[in-house]
Amino acid sequence: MEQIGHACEEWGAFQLKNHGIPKSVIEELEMQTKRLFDLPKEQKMKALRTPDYPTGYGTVWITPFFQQRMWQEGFTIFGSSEDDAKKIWPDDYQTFCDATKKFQEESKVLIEKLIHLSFKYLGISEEEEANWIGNNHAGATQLNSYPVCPKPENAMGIAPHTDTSIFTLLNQSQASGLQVFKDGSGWFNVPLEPNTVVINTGDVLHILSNARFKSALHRVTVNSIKHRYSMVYFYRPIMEHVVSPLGSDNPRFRALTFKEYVAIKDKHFDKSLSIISVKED
Ligand SMILES: O=C(O)CCC(=O)C(=O)O
Ligand SMILES: [Fe+2]
Repeated sequence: MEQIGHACEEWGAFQLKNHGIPKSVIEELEMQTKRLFDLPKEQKMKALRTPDYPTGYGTVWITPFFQQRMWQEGFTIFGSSEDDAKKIWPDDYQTFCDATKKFQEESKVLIEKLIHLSFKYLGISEEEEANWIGNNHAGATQLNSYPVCPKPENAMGIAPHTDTSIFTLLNQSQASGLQVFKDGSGWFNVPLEPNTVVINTGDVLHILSNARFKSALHRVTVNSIKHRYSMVYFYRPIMEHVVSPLGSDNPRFRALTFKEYVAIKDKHFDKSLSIISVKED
């Protein structure tokens, strides 16, 4: 608990071994992720994401905030992946759906343990904790592919951003590339370690902790040798849930629904947390 709390305060991110997610669950999703992105473009485009339809194949959601295209393709899942997987593999979608479902279930269990420990560290009651887990949570899964890049020094896999989640769980596959920013020190590579997941805190936990926990600023670099993949799970509250600093006499953020926060983030991106900050007298 202490180590997790300190990591969230200092970095907003940490690597976790002995995390309890079976190796087979991660390996199976890794295989399905490669199977998906190795398909011809026309086949992936059958599940193209649109502004009105937020799941499926497409570029990362932060794309509109940057002038340069990112060296990345992605696949977004809210809840079940079945509808989108059927568009791509009408007769053969089941193995993909099973892999995403198992990954979501295991990630949820692990993140709920982390919520328990981090809330305890912050002195938040178990009664309050119950409001953030189980049926009050919504999961989103993001699969990312970063093809080999001939000029990696000129490209960015995913530009710097913070996640909108409570916690994010991330697996790097084939190559490292994830970097986390530490105030006063700069960008740090997150090494590729076997049987290890990366956890980072997102904006929601930053708000709940009244800014005690960092929301890790992170980005992805690409390379000229290996095609990199990542599999990411975002643990988020349901849209109607009110987000505000928990148990603090001196809240640094105003209360708002998660839905409202998502809308602010879609419009104002990296200014979002300062927009909901309460001005000090
Ligand atoms: O590919 C990665 O390592 C990070 C992906 C990421 O930051 C995201 O999907 O939000
Ligand atoms: Fe991210």
